[in-house]
Formats: sequence, structure tokens, C-alpha cells
Amino acid sequence: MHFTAENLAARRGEDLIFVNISFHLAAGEALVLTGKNGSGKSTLLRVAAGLLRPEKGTVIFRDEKGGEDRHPGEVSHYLGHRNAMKNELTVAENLDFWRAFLGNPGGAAGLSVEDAADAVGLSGITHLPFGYLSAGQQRRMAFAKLLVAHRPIWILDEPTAALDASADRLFAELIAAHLTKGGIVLAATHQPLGVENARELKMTGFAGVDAGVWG
Ligand SMILES: Nc1ncnc2c1ncn2[C@@H]1O[C@H](COP(=O)(O)OP(=O)(O)OP(=O)(O)O)[C@@H](O)[C@H]1O
Repeated sequence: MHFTAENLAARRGEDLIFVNISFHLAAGEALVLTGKNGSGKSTLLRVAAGLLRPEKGTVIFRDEKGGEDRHPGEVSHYLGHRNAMKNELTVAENLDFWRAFLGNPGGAAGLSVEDAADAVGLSGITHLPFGYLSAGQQRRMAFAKLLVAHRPIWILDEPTAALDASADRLFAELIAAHLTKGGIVLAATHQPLGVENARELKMTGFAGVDAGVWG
């Protein structure tokens, strides 16, 4: 399984945000994006997830079975700054929606809604409207979305925002378990994720553009 980005450049509005970004991740590997606010981490994640078109370059996913190249967005979970859950629906209804929407492109089955809630430390409250949960509980349930449908690539934007220390550790364990099973993780974070052997890509924002890398 391979997730490759080659010579990516992206623009937001009129401005180039980054240029010449390349990386290669194989099964079991993690890449953590770091860099100051506005340096382009979220932009790169959105390009990798297929939510934003790159100005230049490609992102490709290839599995071991020698199938055709696919866009990583087809086989990725994307957890953005926002939780992507409806406040009026119950937790179970939200997670059921995501399971049906995401399908099963990775081949393996996802967890049941209750098992996924249990895995993020919140069993017994899936009947509540999502909007009733605390900010940290909402973030935990947003993470449970990654567990109800199996997808080999996890693209995570500040996954531990609004979390307490125990949730930090829990997320680190879930990410480590995903990697151990041969998954791939691409994450932006200001706090260490607690994942051993993660590589780091430091985003420099406009510096690369200023240095004349673009062209
Ligand atoms: N829709 C948009 N139109 C124009 N500029 C945008 C748009 N979205 C983001 N930007 C700009 O792109 C740059 C990169 O933003 P991005 O969200 O990728 O940074 P980041 O590294 O994730 O920041 P943070 O650490 O604050 O989350 C910023 O200067 C931002 O103002």
C-alpha cells in the first residue's frame, strides 16, 4: 500500500500557500505536518483528501494487489477542524450515516456504533443528540467515525483539539493500532501525537515561495 504526493503546490484565493511538497508513505507509516498558524497544513491535508484541487502535482494511492491507481480521497478518512456531525441527530444516527456514506473501500469491516463509542471511552450515550455532548465528547465521537468504516488512510487535522490528557492518550493508542494493522496516517498537529517513528514535515508557508522555489 502506497500513498504518494509529488511536487504539490496549492493556492488559496490569489496566493500560493506552498510549493514542491513531496512525500511517500507505505503501510504502517505516519507523517506529521508541523509549522506555524497559516503555514498551509490544513490546505495540504485538504489536497490529500481530494477536497481541494492542487495547483500543481499529484496525490496517488496504490494498493498491494496491483490495482489501478486511485485518488487517496477515495480510501481516506478525513477528520477536519470541525466534527462533521449534525447536532440535532443522535450520536448513533450520525455514526450510522457515516458508515453508510463511507462504505467499505478498505475491504475490512468497521466496528458497530456501540463498539466504536466504547473504543473512544463513551459507551452508553449514543442515544443522545450530538449537540448535547461536551466539546471533548463531541471530538471523541467524531473520532469514532474513523472506526465504524474501515479506510486505510487517516487524514487528521488537529485531532486532539479540545481533548483532555486521557483522550490524548486514547487517540494515540487508536492511531498506533491503525498503523500496526498496516494503515497510513497523515496528520497536522501542534501537540505531539505520541506516535512512535512518525516522520515530520515542517511547513514553512510562504517562505518556500519567497525563496523562489516556485516556477
Ligand atoms: N478560502 C481561502 N481563501 C483564501 N485564503 C485562504 C483560504 N483558506 C485558507 N487561506 C489561507 O491559506 C493559508 C494557509 O491556511 P491553512 O489553514 O492551510 O494553515 P494551517 O497551517 O493549517 O494553520 P493553523 O495552524 O492555524 O490551523 C492561510 O494564510 C490562510 O489565511
